Amino acid sequence: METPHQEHINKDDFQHVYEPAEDSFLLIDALEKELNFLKAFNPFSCLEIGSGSGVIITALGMALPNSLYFCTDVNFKACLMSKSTALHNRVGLECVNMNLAMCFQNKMFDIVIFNPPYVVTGSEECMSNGIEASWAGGNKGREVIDKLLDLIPKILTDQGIFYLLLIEENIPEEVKQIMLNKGYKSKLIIKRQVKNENQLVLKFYK
Ligand SMILES: C[S@@+](CC[C@H](N)C(=O)[O-])C[C@H]1O[C@@H](n2cnc3c(N)ncnc32)[C@H](O)[C@@H]1O
Repeated sequence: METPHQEHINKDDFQHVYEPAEDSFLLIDALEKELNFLKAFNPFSCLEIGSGSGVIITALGMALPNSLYFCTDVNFKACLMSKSTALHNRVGLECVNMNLAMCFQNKMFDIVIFNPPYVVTGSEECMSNGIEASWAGGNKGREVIDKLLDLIPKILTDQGIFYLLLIEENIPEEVKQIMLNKGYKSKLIIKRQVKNENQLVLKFYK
């Protein structure tokens, strides 16, 4: 999958918005591995939660040009950057400054993607809507993740797929069990060690 151009972004803007890193590229690599499946699936609508710079949803939009693209972020500056990354790469994207996907209902999305704030921190740290929201995940690094897990059945179509990046500290087995209880199977798509972090991308589907 092609990496979106980002020359339009001023380096200083990454003081306020998450700069694409190994986790962002692992998710892009996971989608690349899934590309033949995704082309055959031909999703009508795709949503990235917490899009940051917009590099992931834009890469998907470049690879699958016939779908509709949406993203959300609690950080308003991230919304502006996501929109601009998509625009500069000729991808149509609607970005909403929103907590997770709280305002979406009615099983609207065939694909949902989340590279969450996954670092284990104190709970009080994950209340921000600034740059700290990029990493602060609270208890087990799961406080934001678990809220989204509860929303998935409300926003994902019945044939839809949810791709989620986790690290070992998030206890992926627990996440799989939570989703199994909601009726979703899971599959490991890709795993990589980055410094002292074991990152993985799981796919959830009915
Ligand atoms: C690890 S960064 C990932 C950014 C981008 N997707 C990437 O992979 O480069 C997590 C992103 O989630 C956003 N975020 C954190 N909590 C959120 C929430 N409750 N709702 C929406 N976005 C959130 C952050 O602002 C940040 O942009």
